Amino acid sequence: MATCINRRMRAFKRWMKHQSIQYSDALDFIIQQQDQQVCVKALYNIHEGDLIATIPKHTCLTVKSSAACKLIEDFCLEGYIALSVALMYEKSLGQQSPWFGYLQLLPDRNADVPLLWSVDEIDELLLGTELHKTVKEDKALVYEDWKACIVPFVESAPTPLNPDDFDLEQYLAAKSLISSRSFQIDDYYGFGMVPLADLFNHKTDAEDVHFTSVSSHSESDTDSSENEEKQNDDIDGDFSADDDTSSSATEILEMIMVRDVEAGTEVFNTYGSMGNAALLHRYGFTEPDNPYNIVNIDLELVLQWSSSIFSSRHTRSRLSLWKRLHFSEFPSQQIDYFEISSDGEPEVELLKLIFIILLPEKAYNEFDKSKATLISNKKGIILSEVTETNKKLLLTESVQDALLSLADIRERCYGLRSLEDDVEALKACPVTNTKLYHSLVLRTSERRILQKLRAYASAGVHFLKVCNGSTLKKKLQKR
Ligand SMILES: C[S@@+](CC[C@H](N)C(=O)[O-])C[C@H]1O[C@@H](n2cnc3c(N)ncnc32)[C@H](O)[C@@H]1O
Repeated sequence: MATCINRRMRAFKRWMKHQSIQYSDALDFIIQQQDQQVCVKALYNIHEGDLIATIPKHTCLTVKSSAACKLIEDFCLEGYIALSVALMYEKSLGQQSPWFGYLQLLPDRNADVPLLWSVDEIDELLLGTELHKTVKEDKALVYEDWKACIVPFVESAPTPLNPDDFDLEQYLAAKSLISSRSFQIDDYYGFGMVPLADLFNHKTDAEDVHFTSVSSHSESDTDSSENEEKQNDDIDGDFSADDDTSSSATEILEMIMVRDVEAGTEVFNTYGSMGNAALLHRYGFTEPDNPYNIVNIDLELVLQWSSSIFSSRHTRSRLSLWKRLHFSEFPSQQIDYFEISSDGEPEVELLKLIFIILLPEKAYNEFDKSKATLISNKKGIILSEVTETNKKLLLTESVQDALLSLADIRERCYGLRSLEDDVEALKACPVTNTKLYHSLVLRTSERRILQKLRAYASAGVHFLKVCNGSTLKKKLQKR
């Protein structure tokens, strides 16, 4: 098996040479024995600013560059569906495809992407996580897209296509590869598969290399500030768009080091600033201690909690008051869930909703009668002036209790296993058991955020005591 992938890697290198894809001889493409995954390592020291690879844009597998371009455009396919068809088409050509040397190195599919998991695996491994509902919806949508777009495309193609090359399995496989290996290239090519660039693994906020899109005819015109802007555009792993949107054989993608890397260490790219749910969803892996993790509390859960204490009439009227206030500030922003950040901070809108639900009847009625956009209670809080920075003002004792209850309700979504059970299971799980391992990392990272939410709520009460006591007293004494 190892010999086979080594042979495929050699064929890929020959293909790159033939395509004028150039790379530094400091790069070593390592095939990991345990999972046959490729990673890129430095053979010797590489320095910040070094140009380590150039990739002509036409060598990227995109809708525009594929032989199926006209068919796809005539059939008005767009986005992911269009690129999936281009990929399935090129695969179906076998050795006749100009990308054969590239495609033969790729795995058939990325089986770690949850879209490819069975429904039982999704229900068991993702229960309660941010991905559970999303992935189930994805699965249904993919089937609908395939039936509504791919099947008629194959049936109506002027030159006969083999339906087996475009069946549901092939479509799912193509989708998993595109989701985990495609990049935005530019306005002309759109997004597509970028050979060589897609061999680099991801590291959050600690990448070693950046991609830049350049046109050789505009290179000398580009001043340093533009270059800086391009680099910034590239931080999220996308190739920056060129000014020139026409296709040109001289257009290339460059990979430039943004930090020194010592010989023997891996060279990382970044796919963007994403939490573990987004990483697992799109790429099929997670990272320990990812600072972009979040957990959401659905509006539905907040209403459930409210209805367990108050009448449904009370819940409905408070919800509509919160909505009125919210839409007066953000007319087009629909909220279906509230984000809890990685350090356990709830977004201000959640605190406002809880605060309004808990508002004593008198304060609520006064507000409603006046139809004003401001609201005050005996502490003199003006709701429309509460923002992310001063949101702790809303942490009354009852709001704190509500947050603790909501953390418990959200926690129950994970089923019977406790966080401690998950932590133990994770310790015992080998990384090579990828689905279980990454789902456990996701579960534990989300549940730790709920723990922090509880700590935040309790610290909020301390904050209020300080405000109402010593700090406030000091302020009054100063007057
Ligand atoms: C663009 S490819 C990177 C090259 C890939 N390792 C290969 O064998 O071709 C993206 C895939 O690599 C893997 N990957 C990338 N970064 C990773 C990381 N930090 N941890 C685990 N797997 C990673 C995931 O399977 C992901 O879907």
